[in-house]
Amino acid sequence: MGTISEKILSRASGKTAVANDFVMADIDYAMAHDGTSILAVKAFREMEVEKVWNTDKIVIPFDHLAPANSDTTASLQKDIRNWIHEQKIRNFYDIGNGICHQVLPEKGFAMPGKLIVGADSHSCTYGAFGAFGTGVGATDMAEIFASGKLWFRVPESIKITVEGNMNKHVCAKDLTLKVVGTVGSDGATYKALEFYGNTISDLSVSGRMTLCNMAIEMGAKTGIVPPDNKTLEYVKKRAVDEYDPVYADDDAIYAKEIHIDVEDLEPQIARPHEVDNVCGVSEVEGTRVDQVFIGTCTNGRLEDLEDAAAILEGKDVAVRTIVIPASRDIMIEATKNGTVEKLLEAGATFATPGCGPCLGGHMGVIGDGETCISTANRNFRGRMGKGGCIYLASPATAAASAVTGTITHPGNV
Ligand SMILES: CC(C)[C@H](C(=O)O)[C@@H](O)C(=O)O
Ligand code: SF4
Repeated sequence: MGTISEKILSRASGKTAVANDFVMADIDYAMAHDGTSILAVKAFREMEVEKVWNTDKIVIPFDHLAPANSDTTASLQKDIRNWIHEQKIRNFYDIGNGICHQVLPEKGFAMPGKLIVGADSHSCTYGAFGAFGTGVGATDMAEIFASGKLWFRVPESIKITVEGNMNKHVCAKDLTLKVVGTVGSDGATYKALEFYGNTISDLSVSGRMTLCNMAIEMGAKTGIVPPDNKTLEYVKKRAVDEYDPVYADDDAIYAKEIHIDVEDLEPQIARPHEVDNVCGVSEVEGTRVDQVFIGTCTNGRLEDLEDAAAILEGKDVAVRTIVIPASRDIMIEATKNGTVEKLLEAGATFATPGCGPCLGGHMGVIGDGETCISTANRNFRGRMGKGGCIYLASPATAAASAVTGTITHPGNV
């Protein structure tokens, strides 16, 4: 008897582990990006360990301030590049490759049954592939760099079942916001979420990534979709390693079970300044926006850009609209299939694949008193620029709002 998390952490620690046990686990893959590797490498150096534990299992994408936004950032990045080179770390993805949480799955590191730890809170995204993906702080990451191990308290799990067929213009992001609004931003603290139900099975791999990406916005340690044929189809072409899918036992014990029906759901939106301040788009329709941002590890994938292009094709944006594909591979696909052209012709501005203005670093930070509708995962006060307001929505709602300059239901343009 076991949940997916109990079974993955049992395998990784070599003993039968149940919720609330403390285990020392072997990490399958460890990720740090340009933002957090600086502190992780500093802590690693202070430990006076000569070599990292494994040069193949550490993955470092540069995505947060990439390309560098200042000479200070450039110097810090130079130091990390040198360290990566000295340590002979094989999996380094420099600027332009894309956001860590997109790059790891694309390059085959996110596999069912694996324990993947990232020095970034949205590392829960890998749960879309049936992995236990979770975020840790930079000093914990230094410990992993040195030993390949980390201790965990095995989380209790919450089973979330989502059922119903979604209406036209309603997508994975709307479902995700509905889940976050229902569970609440502290409703799953240190719990692992397991997602079931026909709506989850119907979601594409990309949609499942959107959902698992926001597990941390409910305080969860991770969010996992049991692997199925869609997962295996995605993973088998890319996997860098052998893997063994893990499923919960029928008698697995859950701390809670939650049912959500999305049959008549309308497009959802999270109002400033809390992720769980969720309502239907119709409640805030007409609110003026200064900027539209389509991208991030939540919604910068090919189908997200295609959803936006389907709305914007043949129209002109009424406000500045920034589009940032989550990875280079996505940008290539979106260029080949005409999506980039449609968005450019509508007046969108493209930037280098990466995090962009998501956390207020560069390439689209908003001004005091400005409002942005964004496809990201966080709308905390000041996240995209001091004093700004952020609404979180789907790519279709963001694109429809770009057409009118006000928050708009995608069915109304
Ligand atoms: C910079 C990094 C530590 C941070 C995170 O961990 O989530 C960022 O990616 C974010 O989304 O706020
Ligand atoms: S896109 Fe945003 S949420 Fe995702 S890793 Fe980058 S800063 Fe964090």
